[in-house]
Amino acid sequence: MALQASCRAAASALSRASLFPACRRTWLANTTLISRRGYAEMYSRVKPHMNIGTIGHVDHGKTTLTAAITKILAEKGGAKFTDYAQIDKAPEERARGITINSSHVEYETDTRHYGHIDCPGHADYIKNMITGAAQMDGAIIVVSATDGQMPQTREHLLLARQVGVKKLVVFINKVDQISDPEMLELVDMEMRDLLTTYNFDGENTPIVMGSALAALDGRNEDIGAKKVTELIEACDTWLDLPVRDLERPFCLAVEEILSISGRGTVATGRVHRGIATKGTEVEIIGHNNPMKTTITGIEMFHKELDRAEAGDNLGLLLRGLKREQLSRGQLIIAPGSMKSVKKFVAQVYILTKDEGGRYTPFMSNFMPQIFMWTSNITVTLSFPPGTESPDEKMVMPGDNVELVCTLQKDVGCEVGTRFTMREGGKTIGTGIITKLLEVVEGKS
Ligand SMILES: Nc1nc2c(ncn2[C@@H]2O[C@H](COP(=O)(O)OP(=O)(O)OP(=O)(O)O)[C@@H](O)[C@H]2O)c(=O)[nH]1
Ligand SMILES: [Mg+2]
Repeated sequence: MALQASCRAAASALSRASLFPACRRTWLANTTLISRRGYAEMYSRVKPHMNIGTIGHVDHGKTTLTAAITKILAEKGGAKFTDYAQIDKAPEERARGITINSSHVEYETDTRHYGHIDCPGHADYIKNMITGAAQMDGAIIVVSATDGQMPQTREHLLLARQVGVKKLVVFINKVDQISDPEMLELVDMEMRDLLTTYNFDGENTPIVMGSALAALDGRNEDIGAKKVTELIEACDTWLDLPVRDLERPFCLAVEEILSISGRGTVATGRVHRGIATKGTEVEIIGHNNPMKTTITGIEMFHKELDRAEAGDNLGLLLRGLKREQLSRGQLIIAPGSMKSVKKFVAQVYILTKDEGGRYTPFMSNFMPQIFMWTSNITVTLSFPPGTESPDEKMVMPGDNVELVCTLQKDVGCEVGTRFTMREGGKTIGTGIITKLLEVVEGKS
C-alpha cells in the first residue's frame, strides 16, 4: 500500500514538475481559448497557436477582411462566422490601465490556430501595438487598390517593425473597383518598395489582390472567396510561428531577496521565459553589479522543484552570494542572453487625461519614473537626434512619440522590452524599446 501510494505521489509530482510543460500547456491554452468561444467540442486537435491581426489605413477594409476570413474558414469548419457588426462592436479591453477597443476572433486552418485582432480605429491600433495588449506575431496589412498606400499604411508598418513583427502578408483590397490592371501593378510595386524601406522582405512577401467585400457577400468568387483562401494559405506558409517562452533563454526578474540561515541567499520573482534547473549557471545583471553564479535550489510554495520555467513565481537559491549583493529589479538570466542598459530609444504612447494620464504636455528633460520588470527607475526623456527644435518641442497627452530615455541606473533589457512610465503614482505612458544606446559592460 505504502509503496503504491508513494509511486502515485511520485508519478503525480513528475507530471506536475516535468511532464506538464510545453505540449500540455499549449494544449490547455488552446482549449481554453476555444471553449471560451463555445465550439470546443468540434476541435480537439492540437495545432500551434499564433497571434495575428489586420493593420492598415482607415477604411481600407480591415474589418470586412476579418469577417470574410471567418466566413471562408467557417465553411471549412475552421471558424465561427463573425459578421462585420460583431467585430466592429468591439468589446472594451483593459490593458495596463489603458482602454483599448479591439476585437478578437479566432480561426483554424489545416495547420494552425490563429488569434486575430482587429481594432476599430487608428488610435487603437497605435496603442495596441505599443502596449502589446494583443501581441501580434505576424500581421496582414490591408491596402485599398483605390487609394494605394496612405499615411496610416506607413505608420502601422513602421510600428509593426518597431514592436518586433518580422513578417507580414499584404492584401490589396477593393480590386472590384479597379478596371485598369496597370493600376494594380503600381500598388503592388509601391507596397514592395515600402516593405523594403521598413526592413521587411519586400521582394518575397506574398501580396494577394482581391475583394474582401465580394468574399463576405459570397459573389465574384475569383476575386472574393478564392483570394481570401489564398491569403490564408500565405499566412500559413509565410508567417513564422513565434518562439515559445519556454524555448527562449531563461530570465527571472528579482522581486525579493531572502537570507535563509544554513542554506544561503534566495532571490524570488517571476520567471518571464525559459527553463532552468538545479546546477544551471546564470548571470545577474542590472544596477551596475553584474555577477555570475549557479542555481543550487529551486523552491515554490515551500516545496523543492527540479526546474523553474516561464510563468512560475518562485525562489532561486544562489551559490556563494550574500543578500547585500542583490537588489530588486535585477535580472537573473541565461549567461549572455541580455545586456544591462543605461540609455535607449523607445516608442512611447502618452496617455490622455481620460485614460488617467497627464492633463498637460511635457518637454525635453522631463523626469518621470520607468517601471520595467520589477525595477522602478528615474528616467530623463529627450528627443532623438535630428528632431527639429528639440528645446521647443512638446509632447501632448495622446501622442505616439519616439523618445531617448536615459536611466538613473542600468537595467537588463533588450529591443522589444516593454515598460510603463509613471509620475506621482499614476501611469502616464507606456513604451517599447526600439534601440539600445548605452550598454553597461560586465565587470566579471
Ligand atoms: N467596393 C469594395 N468595398 C469594400 C471592400 N472591402 C471593404 N469595403 C468597404 O469599405 C468600407 C470600409 O471597410 P472597413 O472594413 O470598415 O474598413 P476598416 O479598414 O476596418 O476601417 P477602420 O476600422 O475604420 O479603419 C466599408 O464601406 C466596406 O464595405 C471591397 O473589397 N470592395
Ligand atoms: Mg475596422
